[in-house]
Amino acid sequence: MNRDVLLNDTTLRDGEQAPGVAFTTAEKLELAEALAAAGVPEIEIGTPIMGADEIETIRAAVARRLPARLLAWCRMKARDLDAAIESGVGAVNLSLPASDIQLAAKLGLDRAEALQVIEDMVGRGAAQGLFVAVGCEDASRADGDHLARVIETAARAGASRIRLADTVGVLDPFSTFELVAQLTAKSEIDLEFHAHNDLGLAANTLAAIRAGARHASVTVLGLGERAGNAALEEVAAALAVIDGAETGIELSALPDLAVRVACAARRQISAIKPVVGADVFTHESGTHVAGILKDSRSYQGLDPALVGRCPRIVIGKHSGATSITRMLNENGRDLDPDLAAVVVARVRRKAAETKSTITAAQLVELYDGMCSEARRADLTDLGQLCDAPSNCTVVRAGRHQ
Ligand SMILES: CC(=O)SCCNC(=O)CCNC(=O)[C@H](O)C(C)(C)COP(=O)(O)OP(=O)(O)OC[C@H]1O[C@@H](n2cnc3c(N)ncnc32)[C@H](O)[C@@H]1OP(=O)(O)O
Ligand SMILES: O=C(O)CCC(=O)C(=O)O
Repeated sequence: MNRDVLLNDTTLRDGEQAPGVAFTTAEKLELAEALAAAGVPEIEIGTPIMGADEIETIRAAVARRLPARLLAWCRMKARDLDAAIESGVGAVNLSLPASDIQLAAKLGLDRAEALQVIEDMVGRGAAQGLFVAVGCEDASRADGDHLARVIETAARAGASRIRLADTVGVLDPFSTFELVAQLTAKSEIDLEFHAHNDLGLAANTLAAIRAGARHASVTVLGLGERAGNAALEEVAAALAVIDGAETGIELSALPDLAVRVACAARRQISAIKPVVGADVFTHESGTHVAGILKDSRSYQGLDPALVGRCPRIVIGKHSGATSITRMLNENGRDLDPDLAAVVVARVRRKAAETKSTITAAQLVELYDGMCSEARRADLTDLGQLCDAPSNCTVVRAGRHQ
């Protein structure tokens, strides 16, 4: 398949670095299979230097011969590379900080020494026949000229790709575009962008792609360090809907993938999580429902069917006559349009009192109750019911006062 953008899913590496998340081998294998089945072309499968268990898990994943490239994450250290080789992967991401802050704090290296490490370690990996990507940790806070030299050095030493990481999530869409556009113009090899969501801006990933990055790191549900990463489901859907870009991802597989990852990570999926959250295709507001019943596009920018979801209409505090009449009709009740306003008012009050939506059964009960109330009070129609609190008797506002 010809893909415009290649997504590298790192749920099993950066995703697992989220606090307290620990996938079992069985879960990692199941998730790797599900990711590959969903069309994810690359999976960052783990960090071999973590030890024998991780190496065994990676070996087991490699043995599955999934239709996806498996990469191992390594620091730029010979022993990390050796562990990756032991795990059997054919591709590694060799990572070294790019910013002066991290180079000094973590490694005590200056820029020239860092370039030497890159030359040595990339050369070593390439000589082993590995596909080598270079991870520039903290690229977003690095000096631009140094980054350009890193790319040049890595490419010369045999790297096939450079990952630009916004490790602490401080870029915005404009600075992302500028950084990636400048480096794309100078780079002979592909660039990948790796976002973090500390300021809620992991969607910078789209700016990076517009600026020329052909690869992007993502994780299911955005699971990852701190506030997480760019979410696979959001990036894949946005690329399809906004850019019409081909990623090879089967969008309808994303909700199931999200549930699997949430279960294995012991995390909840927020109801408002784009694409996969329980409520993101649910409509309550009267004007919205009246619009989408005529044309679903009026309030749906993302067609739920595209991602294997169904739209849902619920009744609540913001409902209008259209949706209430419709739900009553679906339940065998014929509401006179002239009486809708008073039913709407009662529904609104009940939803406000209960701070929740109102089920079809509750709506029918409420409506039937209003009808009986009207009959008991000998009203000719519901329109004569008062618009007072539900414990107020009809008599107070009715003609039998
Ligand atoms: C931004 C990111 O998410 S990058 C991904 C990082 N991933 C992780 O840290 C998760 C897995 N990590 C681990 O299991 C462990 O930290 C290990 C196995 C990598 C290392 O464990 P330890 O040997 O106990 O070292 P520790 O974690 O205390 O410190 C990290 C070491 O890595 C070194 N290091 C960090 N990044 C790099 C790098 N890119 N290249 C080379 N060395 C590095 C540090 O300088 C430090 O070295 P030191 O032990 O000589 O001081
Ligand atoms: O260097 C890399 O491969 C990126 C590591 C990472 O996860 C990050 O910097 O956020």
